[in-house]
Amino acid sequence: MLQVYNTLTRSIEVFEPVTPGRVLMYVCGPTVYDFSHVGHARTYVAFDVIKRYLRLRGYDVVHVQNITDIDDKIINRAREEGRDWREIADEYTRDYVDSLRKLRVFVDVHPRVTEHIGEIIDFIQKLIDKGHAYVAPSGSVYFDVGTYEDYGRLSGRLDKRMWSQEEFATEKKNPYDFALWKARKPGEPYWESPWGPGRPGWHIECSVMSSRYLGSRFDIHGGGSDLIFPHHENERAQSESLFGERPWVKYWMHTGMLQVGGEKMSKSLKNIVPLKDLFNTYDPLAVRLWLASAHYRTVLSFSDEALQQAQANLQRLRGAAQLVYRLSREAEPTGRLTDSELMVLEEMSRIRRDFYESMDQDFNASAAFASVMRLVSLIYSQISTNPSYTTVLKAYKLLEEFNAVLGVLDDVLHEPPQQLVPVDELINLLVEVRSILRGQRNWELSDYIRAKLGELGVVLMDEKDKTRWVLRPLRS
Ligand SMILES: Nc1ncnc2c1ncn2[C@@H]1O[C@H](COP(=O)(O)OP(=O)(O)OP(=O)(O)O)[C@@H](O)[C@H]1O
Ligand SMILES: [Zn+2]
Repeated sequence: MLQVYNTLTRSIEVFEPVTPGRVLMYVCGPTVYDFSHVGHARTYVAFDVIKRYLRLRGYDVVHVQNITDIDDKIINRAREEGRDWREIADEYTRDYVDSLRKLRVFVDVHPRVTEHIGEIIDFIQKLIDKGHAYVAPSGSVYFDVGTYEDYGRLSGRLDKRMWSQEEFATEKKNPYDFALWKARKPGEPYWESPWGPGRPGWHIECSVMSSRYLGSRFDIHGGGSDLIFPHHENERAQSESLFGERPWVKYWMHTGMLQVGGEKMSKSLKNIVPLKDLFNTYDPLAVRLWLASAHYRTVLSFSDEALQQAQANLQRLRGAAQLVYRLSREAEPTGRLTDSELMVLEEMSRIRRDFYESMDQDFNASAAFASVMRLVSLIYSQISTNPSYTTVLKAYKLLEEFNAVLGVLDDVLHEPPQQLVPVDELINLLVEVRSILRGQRNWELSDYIRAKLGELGVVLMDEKDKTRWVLRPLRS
């Protein structure tokens, strides 16, 4: 029985999605004004692990993770660098998507705020119509927190004095009301709206985009625990006020922060380790394994030791998987299993059961990983030293199951894909075309072919009347 910790109720609950067999999950993604960092990866990998485990358990999961591509911080960065805000957002969106791919986090929908402005305006208008929001003299629109009686429950801030918001405008009815729409300021990007030109506030986007892709009621809303207040509190107030359905979100799930030197790693605190730099030192799969083998709610400390340990674990795990893969292709069935084979099979069943029990207990990936490493030890100590068809196949099957969650063995456990075209012959053809070009004294194009092939690791050697080629290993 799968159980999850719900931030809203502060308790472990039995997991029962709104629609049996289907899990709809929304995770708050980045504001793209700087490079994606290890702190982000902590949250993205944690929810990827949760999603993968739910899929392993047979649920059909939809995972939406937004991109905030318009915000004060983006505008400020653009101003500082004298660049267009769109250019900043695009640059860091590419970095984010690239980092996710390297971490093997595959999100189903990546909605961007600027592509949902129409829906945001509609949502705000409906809140105004229902009396939950008001238009201020400047043309900004605010959510009237006093109209939502459950405000503060998610973050445990039941006292009004704990509700201060980042908007300090004097035109608000109450200091804790927050902006849904920000009236245009000179030099800032804007969109037309019924209340005049302006742009969306931060919180509204997630209510709007989650409902567009997941409907007005869904199962898991995730993000880092830094977002519980005010972001998620505000999202909840807006959505429940509009949809009138409670609960809007069935399970609120939050990751523990990744810290560096005892502080949250964050762009604002300027203590980030960008993933693109970290990947020069550590295999992205080692970074993934480090994060995927931690409980999602714990506070993690960034350190080289932790990553070196993950790198060592990765090597050991991949080594075991390679052994099992190779043995699985050679092992011959026998007519009788020995007692020790039966014991190894028993132990693997226990390991499998423990893995599922750990993950069922609020996705305890740390305990689950201990089971994975038990299997790895068993592979080195018993299965590979005394390979038998049945134990090897069972180990292979188990590694595949574990990898469905860990996601670091995809290439090791499977045949490399068949080449669709014969590469050698393609290279020969290019070399031949280049010889023809050289015969025509078209040095520019023939040098271009040589340079491009060189980038791919194909080195050409011109001899008197022919050109030979060799492969040079690509940069590791
Ligand atoms: N240090 C961290 N540990 C774990 N999760 C984090 C950390 N920093 C950000 N996140 C999470 O990553 C996602 C993207 O966050 P966001 O772009 O707001 O990052 P940020 O670095 O905190 O930015 P800022 O400093 O501008 O607030 C959110 O779900 C957020 O909760
Ligand atoms: Zn959000």
